[in-house]
Amino acid sequence: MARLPLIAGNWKMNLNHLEAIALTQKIAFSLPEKYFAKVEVTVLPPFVDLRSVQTLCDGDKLLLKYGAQDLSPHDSGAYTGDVSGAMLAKLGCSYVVVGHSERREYHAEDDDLVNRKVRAALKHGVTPILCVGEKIEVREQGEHVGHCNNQLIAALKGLKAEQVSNVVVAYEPVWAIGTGKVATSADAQEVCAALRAALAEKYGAEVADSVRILYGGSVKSGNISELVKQRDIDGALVGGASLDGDEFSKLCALAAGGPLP
Ligand SMILES: O=C(CO)COP(=O)(O)O
Repeated sequence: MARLPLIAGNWKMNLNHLEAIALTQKIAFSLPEKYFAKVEVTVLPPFVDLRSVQTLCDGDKLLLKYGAQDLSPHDSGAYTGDVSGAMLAKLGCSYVVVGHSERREYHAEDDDLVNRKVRAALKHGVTPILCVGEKIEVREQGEHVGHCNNQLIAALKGLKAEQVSNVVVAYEPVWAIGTGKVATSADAQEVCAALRAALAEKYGAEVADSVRILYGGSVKSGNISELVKQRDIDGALVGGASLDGDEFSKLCALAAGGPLP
């Protein structure tokens, strides 16, 4: 099955709402419409920027999508500081990142919470981009494949096969995030293929074939082409390089097979 590549720009805790408007405009107008037939592009700004980005995307009927970096596992109520899947859905968010290693590390998110967040996203019709990935010591012990597969299966616990089809998976080795140390495309392919095999074993080949698996970790315009050439890599979750409009547009155009805008 042909899977449409997805390039997702995770802005992390960068850019206020005015800067968000400027960057969104830059990306949308750098990438002519024809590219969007070959690659899906989403920005993932901080919560406070989302309303501005939504207004811009709706008003100008942009093909660019947008989403959030986290959500609450709850629907509503006394959860100070949290944002629900229903709120994100109402704002037209297509995607939400779940289980990013920075949230696992700095907010002590465990597999159970990640699973509840995946379910909350699906319940409200927002596609979760579920992140898995190993720390350097796990890779050095040669246990990266098993580690990532375990994170994947735990995060999907209790879901039906048809729900799993609506999940995007992102393999982000922790040692490659923000370090400039990109995994080789063969290393990335190894884990992405193993994740797809784990999905096939548990949910069947059809579901496994339909799920998009992204790579994330120091992706830029210089390495995207090699990564998306890999059989099981269907795009990228991009951090640093998504904050530069020219660089991100170039990266998206290359993922679409070019030419550069
Ligand atoms: O964490 C990432 C995306 O979610 C990757 O970040 P960098 O692209 O900055 O390495």
